[in-house]
Amino acid sequence: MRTNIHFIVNPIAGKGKNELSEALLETYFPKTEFSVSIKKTKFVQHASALTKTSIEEGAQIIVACGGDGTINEVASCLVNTAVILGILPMGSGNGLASNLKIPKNVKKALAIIKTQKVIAIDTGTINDKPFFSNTGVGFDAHVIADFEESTTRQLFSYVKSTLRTLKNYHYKNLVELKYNETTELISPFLLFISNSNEMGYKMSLTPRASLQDGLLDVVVVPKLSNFKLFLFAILFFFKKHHWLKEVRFKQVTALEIKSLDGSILKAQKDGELFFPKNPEIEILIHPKNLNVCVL
Ligand SMILES: Nc1ncnc2c1ncn2[C@@H]1O[C@H](COP(=O)(O)OP(=O)(O)OP(=O)(O)O)[C@@H](O)[C@H]1O
Repeated sequence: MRTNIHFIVNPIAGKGKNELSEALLETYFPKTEFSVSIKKTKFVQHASALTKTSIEEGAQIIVACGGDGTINEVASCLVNTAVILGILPMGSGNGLASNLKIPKNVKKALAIIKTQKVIAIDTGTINDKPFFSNTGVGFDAHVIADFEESTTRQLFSYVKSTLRTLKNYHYKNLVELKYNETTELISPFLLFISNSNEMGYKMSLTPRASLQDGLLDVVVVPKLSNFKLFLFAILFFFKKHHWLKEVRFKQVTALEIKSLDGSILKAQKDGELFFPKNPEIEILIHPKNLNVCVL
């Protein structure tokens, strides 16, 4: 029987104008062995709808062609199923692809899918909504909120959003954190929860995170003075932010975050803005419930 592979292409991810030609795919997936289908997304959440249809059509491998946002939409439909996720990195940051060592070169990434070597990876949820790379309710969420106003989706836009957010950031949310039988109160600058060891562009707040250890890596940074903030930014760039004593790392299977003034916290998941429906947030890890094609 032929292997049924569906490619879901986000044309606006990364530099935009992403295309995938049938002719190129046929050189990797000959019609005698593979049945191949290409679908293009037309709007936000379309990748999710297309994936659901592909599952009904009997796809065995569904390839997310885009960045972490596209992977999120596709993979959210594949957790706890036998359908395998493939990745063609076409995004800006491509954090998850980079952690999985899937190259940006389309031909090399297609060759990986062709080998059909599969591993099971952990996935996370924030109030029952899946994430695969990372989520957060601090500074990162505010950067993403600013970034979503940008007209381009490249590194420069992230840098501009980060600088603008740094200038205007207010520490207004006092939150209660519960993890590993500990409870603490904090007004966080950063509350970043990661499944992956990379955020994109080779940057990482959690270099020790693993996609297969059954744990989420949490970075907690409290309110910082402007000088410490500057220091944090420089150290982060050189992956030395752990040198600051204010930067704390935790490994958890579950984390509860409660906004004490009852407000809804601004969050990001896999680089997309997300508003939890209530002031309590529950973040969980789900060990090895997603199959992914890897090198
Ligand atoms: N045709 C479209 N028009 C507008 N938005 C789209 C379209 N197709 C998909 N999207 C949305 O584009 C967003 C960005 O996608 P994605 O995250 O894959 O790219 P990226 O942000 O450039 O990469 P990365 O997350 O790796 O930095 C997603 O929220 C997705 O829903």
